[in-house]
Amino acid sequence: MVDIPVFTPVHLLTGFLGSGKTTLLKRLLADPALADTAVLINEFGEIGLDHQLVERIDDTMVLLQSGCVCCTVRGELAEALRDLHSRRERGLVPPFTRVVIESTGLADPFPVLSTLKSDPVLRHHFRAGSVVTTVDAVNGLSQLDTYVESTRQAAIADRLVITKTDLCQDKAELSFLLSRLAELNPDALRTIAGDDGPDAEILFGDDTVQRAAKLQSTSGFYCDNPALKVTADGVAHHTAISSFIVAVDEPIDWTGFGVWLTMLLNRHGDRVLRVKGILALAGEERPVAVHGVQHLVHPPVHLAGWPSAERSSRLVFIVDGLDVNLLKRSFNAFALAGNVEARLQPGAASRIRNTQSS
Ligand SMILES: Nc1nc2c(ncn2[C@@H]2O[C@H](COP(=O)(O)OP(=O)(O)OP(=O)(O)O)[C@@H](O)[C@H]2O)c(=O)[nH]1
Repeated sequence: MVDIPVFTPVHLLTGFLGSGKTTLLKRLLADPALADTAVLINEFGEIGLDHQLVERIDDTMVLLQSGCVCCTVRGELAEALRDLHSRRERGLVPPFTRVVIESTGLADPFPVLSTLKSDPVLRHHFRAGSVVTTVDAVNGLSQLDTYVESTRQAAIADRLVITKTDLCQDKAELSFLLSRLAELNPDALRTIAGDDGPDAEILFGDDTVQRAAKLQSTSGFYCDNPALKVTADGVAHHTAISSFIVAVDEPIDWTGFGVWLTMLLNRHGDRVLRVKGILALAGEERPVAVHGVQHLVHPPVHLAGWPSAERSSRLVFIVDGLDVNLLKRSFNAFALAGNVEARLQPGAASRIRNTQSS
């Protein structure tokens, strides 16, 4: 029999684009300690890949698809939580005892947390849990220097999880990143992501366990940075960030594609904040997920199956000030070589940019 808390904690998993939120979430959800967890994933709807990678699709897994959780989907977030609560009351979903929201990599955590407090229904049933922020050891320093979203995500964290340390050649840079995070948010627990950690209980568990961890750590947990909270309801997206989708109907040649993506990120990685997508490859039944983060191309992953009836390749690009036409020309050069035709559409992040003043 599960004891449902009077106020169900809502934990926020945030972190800049491609910093490893979904990877961490997938690992944590495999831990029996998090069995009673409802999960809300906010991502750019046109691709809808993260929930596939987490590999848990059930009634307590909800996708928020129409934009970014901190601005355009705040209403959708509140509604999803109210709906989960009501279905739990009626016994229509498993009796979850905590909620984890995975935000988009551009989300400002403050508005998400304030939604819980300001909504007249939610505030009687939910409370803010911990904010866990992933920070990429390879790209984290430059992201903190360049993007206010990244700084805000790190500054509000109760726990900072440093990812991709296995890829970080420069140990001096890693220790510089750790000191930078300690300056920015001295109260947060800082841990390294890996196969063995951090522990699910430490990140999203019972508060008493978290307090015990706080005592053991050299630093505390609860970030309270008033300078950052002043703008709690403002959404501070970097103005030049936009996104678009590349869609290709014909199967893609992997070798040509790999060369193109590697060359693109080598040359323009500073401005390609994230590329993520699902590819239909020539000669492959199963789709392949591809991930790039700035100059870094991650190894492709075969997925178990297609997320929907649509079998075309779709890639979302989130770019900072990169001319879309440049990318289009470059992709078309590749597409011609591979005898495929690419279509470009504006993506969700352009909508984020347009709503920042609303
Ligand atoms: N080597 C290595 N790769 C990692 C690690 N964490 C994540 N990755 C890879 O980084 C890429 C992006 O990871 P995701 O978990 O999708 O990142 P995300 O933060 O959810 O991305 P967005 O939702 O697009 O912002 C994937 O290819 C992961 O396999 C890590 O600790 N080490």
